[in-house]
Amino acid sequence: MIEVHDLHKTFKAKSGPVHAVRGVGFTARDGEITGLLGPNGAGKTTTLRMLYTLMTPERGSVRVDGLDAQRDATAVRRRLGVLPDARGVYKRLTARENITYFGRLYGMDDATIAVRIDELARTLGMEDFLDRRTEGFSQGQRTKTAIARALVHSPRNVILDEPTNGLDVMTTRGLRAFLQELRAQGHCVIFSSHIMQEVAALCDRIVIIAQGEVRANGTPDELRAQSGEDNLEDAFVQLIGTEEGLSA
Ligand SMILES: Nc1ncnc2c1ncn2[C@@H]1O[C@H](COP(=O)(O)OP(=O)(O)OP(=O)(O)O)[C@@H](O)[C@H]1O
Repeated sequence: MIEVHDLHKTFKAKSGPVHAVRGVGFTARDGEITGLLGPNGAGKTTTLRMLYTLMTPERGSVRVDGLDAQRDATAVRRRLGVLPDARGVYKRLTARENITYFGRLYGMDDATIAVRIDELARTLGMEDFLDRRTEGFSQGQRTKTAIARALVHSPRNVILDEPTNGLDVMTTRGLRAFLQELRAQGHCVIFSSHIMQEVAALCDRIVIIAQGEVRANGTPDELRAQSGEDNLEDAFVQLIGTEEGLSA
C-alpha cells in the first residue's frame, strides 16, 4: 500500500518558480490499480518521482507498506518496482542481461533470476528479442525490457510512469492483462497516464490531477456521481475543466 500525504515540489526556472506539485495526497491500496490521470505538465511524473524516492518533497510524506520513504528509503526501494519515465536500458547488454543485472542488485541468485525472467518474458511476449542487445530496440521492446527489470524481484508495489507510451494496440492489451494479473495477486499498482480511456478501462481508483493539484479522487462510479455526468469521459472533462491533453 502506498499512502501519499500533502506532497509539494517547486522547481526554479529562469522565468520564476514552477509549482509542479501542490498538496497532492491519495492512497493506493493492495489488490487495486490506481490511475494518476492528468494532462501534460499536470505533475504526474514529479509526484511519482517523489513516491519512488528519486526526488525529495519540500513538504509532505510518502509511506510504502507503512515505511516512511524519506527515513527508510532503502527498505522502501526494496518494496517497489518502478518503470521510470526515462526507460534507460543499457544498450550494450541484451534484454536478459539488463534484467539479470537488476535482479543481482536486489540480491537475487542467478538461478532464481533465470526462472523469473522466463516467467516475465512469457507474460510480456519478449521471447523473440530477449537475447538481443537492446541497441536498436523499438520503443515497445525497450518498455517491455524496462517493465521486466522493474518486476524481477516480485515487488509488492508497482509504479509505472505512462507505461503504454509508444506501445501498439496488441502490446497495450497484453500489458493491461498483465497489470490485471498483478492486481489479482494482491499487488498495489499505480500508473500514470494522460489517456482517459486507458485509465477508465483498467483502474479501480482514479486520482485526477491538474496543475499540481488533485481535482478528484475515487472509483469510476464515484467520479461519475461527483461530476453529475453519466459518461466517464464527460466526468473527466468536467472535473479537470479542459479537454486539452486528455485524449488517446
Ligand atoms: N526538473 C525540472 N525543472 C523545472 N521544471 C520542471 C522539472 N520537472 C518538471 N518540471 C515542470 O513541472 C511541471 C510538472 O511536470 P511533470 O513532468 O511532473 O508533469 P506530467 O503530468 O508528468 O506531464 P506529462 O504528461 O507531460 O509527462 C511542468 O510544468 C514541468 O515543466
